[in-house]
Amino acid sequence: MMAPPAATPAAAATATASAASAAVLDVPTTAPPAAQQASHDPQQQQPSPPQAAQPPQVAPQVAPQVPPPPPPPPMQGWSRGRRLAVSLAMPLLVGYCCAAFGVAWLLTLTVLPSYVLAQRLYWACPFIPHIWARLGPVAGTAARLGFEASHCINILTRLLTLPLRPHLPSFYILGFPKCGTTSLAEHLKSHPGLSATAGLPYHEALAKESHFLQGVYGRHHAHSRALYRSCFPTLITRWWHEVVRRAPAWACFDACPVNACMPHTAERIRRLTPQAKFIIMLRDPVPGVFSAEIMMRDMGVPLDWSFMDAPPEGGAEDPRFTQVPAEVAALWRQLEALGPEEPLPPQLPATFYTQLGAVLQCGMYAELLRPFLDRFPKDSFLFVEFKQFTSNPEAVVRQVLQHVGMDPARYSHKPLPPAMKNNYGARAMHPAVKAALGRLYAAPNRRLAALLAPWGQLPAELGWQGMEGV
Ligand SMILES: Nc1ncnc2c1ncn2[C@@H]1O[C@H](COP(=O)(O)OS(=O)(=O)O)[C@@H](OP(=O)(O)O)[C@H]1O
Repeated sequence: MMAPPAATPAAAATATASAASAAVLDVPTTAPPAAQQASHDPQQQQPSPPQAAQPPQVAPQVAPQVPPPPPPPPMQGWSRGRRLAVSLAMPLLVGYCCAAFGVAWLLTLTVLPSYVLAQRLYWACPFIPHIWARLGPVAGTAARLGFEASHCINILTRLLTLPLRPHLPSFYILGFPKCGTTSLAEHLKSHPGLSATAGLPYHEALAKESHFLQGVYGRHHAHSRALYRSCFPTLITRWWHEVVRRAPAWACFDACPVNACMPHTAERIRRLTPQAKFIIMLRDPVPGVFSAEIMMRDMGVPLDWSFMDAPPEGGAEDPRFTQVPAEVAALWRQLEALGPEEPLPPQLPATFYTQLGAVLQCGMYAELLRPFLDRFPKDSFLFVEFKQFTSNPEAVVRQVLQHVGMDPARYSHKPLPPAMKNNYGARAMHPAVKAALGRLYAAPNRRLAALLAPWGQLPAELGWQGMEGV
């Protein structure tokens, strides 16, 4: 355990950090620029419904596997003077972080903060306790206690070092779940100018996904700019990348794909980061929802039905495959109407993470994307199709880097370990269920093709139900 250093250097470090934060804050806090405001004009967004009614042959001009990259937007790094100032302050900043880490340890030993923070985490991510249950009473309890303690140290350290964390994300891997977002984030993290969230390093998901807008800091705080800043790396990380690794600029990103699925996130992201860019990964929803079921089952989430089971007599008419359940649809309407600073509905995560009906809702891409497309300029978005990504990940990563203003020349591609892929074993979707879900998604897929036609970024042969020839 580290002893906290004397108060004077820590206070000096705080003051230095605050000054440095104010000086280097790249995060836009002002109103969006004129072009962006123009894009918020509802009149400009009106073409969408008529497009949705058009047949999907609106985008035959789209063909290349990887579309030509747009010109990179400028990504500014620290000036020479700021690099020098932060470098000189580095011993104080590191000392301050060590002190904060020590204090976080001591507070965690009192157990109460650990308990409170764990309750919030389990509320926002209710699938995690199922993992302990699967491990059995002894290993499960040990894993739980270790996880809760380290979660508490992690969150308290983040909060105690808030003055060193002036950054908000420059871009989001916004969605969708099970579309390759973790692989893309892993590739991007290897670029010397990029970091994801400052999460628990041993927990793959939370080191990439903030889950902030899903209430990981509590359902009443899922909009706070200061708390969101705490999810991202410190000035020390930026200094490491820009000065030690000699990246010309540095940026961080949030790769929480659940954001795309929940309608309240669009307005909150606009308020927090109005100039953000977005990477939106898309996959045929039928294999996508099955991938989600496998993940839930492998974590031990109890599900009351399965895409693997034969549907009962007259399966094609089974309401589970023809519509999103009423409870889930009602929750989505509630999220759509939620004010940008209102607390999240109490039933949100439990409904979202434990029901296959909610998984089905996440495949309704067109409806889920509309709040984002309505709020951000057209050139904010880059769409990546799953097969396009998995067949040539290096080309897609370079295209993403270009889109977010990072130098692709500084990226060196390394294939990821096979462990990034689900192990299905003998498990497969029942053919009748697969056919029923294909029918469920055919019309939403056509709406997606029409909605995204102006971007011209979907490849020619998707092979999704309803998107033939798009
Ligand atoms: N390179 C590559 N090649 C082939 N398949 C790949 C690759 N990278 C990710 N994947 C597949 O993407 C699925 C996981 O997507 P996500 O990381 O977005 O999932 S999550 O929402 O973050 O849990 C998961 O799909 P399934 O295997 O169908 O479950 C991964 O196998």
